[in-house]
Amino acid sequence: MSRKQVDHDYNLRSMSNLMGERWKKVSDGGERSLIKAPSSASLSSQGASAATSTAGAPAAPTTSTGDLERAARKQFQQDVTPGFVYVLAAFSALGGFLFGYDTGVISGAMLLLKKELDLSALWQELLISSTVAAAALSALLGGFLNGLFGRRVCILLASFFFSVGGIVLSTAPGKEVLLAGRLIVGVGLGIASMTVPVYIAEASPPHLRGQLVTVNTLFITGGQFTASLVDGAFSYLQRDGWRYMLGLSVLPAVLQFVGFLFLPESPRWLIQHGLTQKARRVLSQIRGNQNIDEEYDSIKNSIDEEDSGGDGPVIWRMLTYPPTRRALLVGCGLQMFQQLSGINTVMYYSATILQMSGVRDDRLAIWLAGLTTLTNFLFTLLGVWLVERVGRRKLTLGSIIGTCLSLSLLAIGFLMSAQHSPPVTFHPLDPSMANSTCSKYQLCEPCMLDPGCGFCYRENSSALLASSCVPVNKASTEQAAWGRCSNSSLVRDETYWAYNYCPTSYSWLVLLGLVCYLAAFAPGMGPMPWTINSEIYPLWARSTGNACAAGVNWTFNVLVSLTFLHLAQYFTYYGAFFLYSSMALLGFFFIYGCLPETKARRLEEIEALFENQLCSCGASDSDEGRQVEYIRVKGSNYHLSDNDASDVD
Ligand SMILES: O[C@H]1[C@H](O)[C@@H](O)[C@H](O)[C@@H](O)[C@H]1O
Repeated sequence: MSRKQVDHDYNLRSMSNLMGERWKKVSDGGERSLIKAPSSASLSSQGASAATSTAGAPAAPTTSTGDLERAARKQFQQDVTPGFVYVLAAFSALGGFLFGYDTGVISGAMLLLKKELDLSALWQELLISSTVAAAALSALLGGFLNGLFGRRVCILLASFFFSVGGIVLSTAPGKEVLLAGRLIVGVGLGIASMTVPVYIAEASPPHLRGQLVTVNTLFITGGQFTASLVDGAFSYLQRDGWRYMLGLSVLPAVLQFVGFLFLPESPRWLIQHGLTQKARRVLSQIRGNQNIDEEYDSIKNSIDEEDSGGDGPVIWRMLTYPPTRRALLVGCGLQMFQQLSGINTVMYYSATILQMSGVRDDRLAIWLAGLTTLTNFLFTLLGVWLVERVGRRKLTLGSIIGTCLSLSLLAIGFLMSAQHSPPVTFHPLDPSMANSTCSKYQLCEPCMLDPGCGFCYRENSSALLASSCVPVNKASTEQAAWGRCSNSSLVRDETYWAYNYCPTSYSWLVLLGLVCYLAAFAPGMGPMPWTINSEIYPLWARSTGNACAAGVNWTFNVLVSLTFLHLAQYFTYYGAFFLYSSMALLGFFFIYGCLPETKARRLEEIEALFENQLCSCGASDSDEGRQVEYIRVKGSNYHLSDNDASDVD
């Protein structure tokens, strides 16, 4: 045993004598922990009962001397986190980065692609949504692959798909190959999105788990931000700029692939598959000088219990066993409400929203759209900071209330703009004499909502002159089919073409709504569905549970983003945003009633939180201040024998 370990034992031993604490040994499970409540205040009232319900065994009563307790906790936390866990989390989260990059980069690439390859609207839609649809299917398949081959192989597989997809995209001779590349990337996305959070959660120590899994979403939003910068930079390269945009994803993909050749498999998966020696080696690698026996035993015990749990496909067993059925409902519900809150509509249409606020230059709008992704990224960082401080439940609840209110603000902004919509004052004659519906509109609002029309106007010191509603050019929505706002027109000075938006003086309200929305959504509703899903299922159901939840996320992602324009057409923009806001309100009630707090619990304990009837979690709020810490008694490692009880006094 090393000198450091001996000192560490000695310190804890003398502290325990001083504090009058008792070591606890659970004889059958071999658990060697000191279970105690975190603060002296909570100790007197809650400590004993908290420890009882969390560990499933009665805890020793503890008296506390604050300083010693703090010192013990500090030492415990320093010891508990070897740098290797961070390296492992960072390499895994590259999967999140690619998720964000590949979904984000396409909007900028599309601006160039549609001109260079002369893409029809159908092909544009195909190239955008094929990836998300492929991700939805492969996320579901990923559950099966995860159980069979392990998390590490699945992450390797995902980075392989990302690399091949990136190469195919950047070298594509035409739109058909582009579609194939987007499908390949989608397969990688689905597998990565369900595997990475599980892998990080299984490798992290409980007190850091929330933070490290949330880092994955930070990488997603970081990927989206990087994509918008790359889009901005390469938009100056009119020929082949899209090849660089789409191809650059190969770099992080290859980095992740090479990194994962050297990173270990999740110890939980190894134990589940009987590879116990290997699992012990990995556990000792990721726990540094901690005693891994306790963790090993508790994983092993929960697997043994689960093995006697029945036959049939995992999804069937999940649905017929009430705690996992409830966990699955909560996990999928969270992912559904994340997407129904309209995040991807806001991300996708931020350029339009910016145009409404008066930004007319396309390139400037692309750069400013980067500000949206930056805001999303920065506020996700706030989430990483908050998750272990306020807990998952409070963070998600606070976030969804803010999301609901700011969606209403956005909707009010759109409503005000619609109510003060500029009138059509000029009716030019269609040179082809075709009977277009555009000439019937008297206001900009209905004209803008008709996908076949756009608003052409002149602006003179903030007053609108000679405004007309004319058909859009079928080949490019950036100009009118004919007249002053068409490409062939010579008079474009101070004459503007607004497609999909109306000039308005209420744009500040919309912008304010947008910023508030991202500030509220990004710390909680963005990352928490992923984080919570990675921890609420028992090991036997974890891959399948995460696969279903990720599948639900991608399915609602494609549903919401594909229906937005139709929704706006039938219900107007403000109608669409009021609808998202009411979805967020529904989500609030769902989360309030059904989501228990999982902070600081060990993965093996979380199943017990779903034993009560679904949607009775609001009642367990009183548990939230409680925190149970496990202090390892000795810094021994896997090379000690399994039944080495000598390290417990
Ligand atoms: O958690 C992420 C994140 O919030 C992203 O910004 C969003 O684009 C994804 O759809 C979502 O799953």
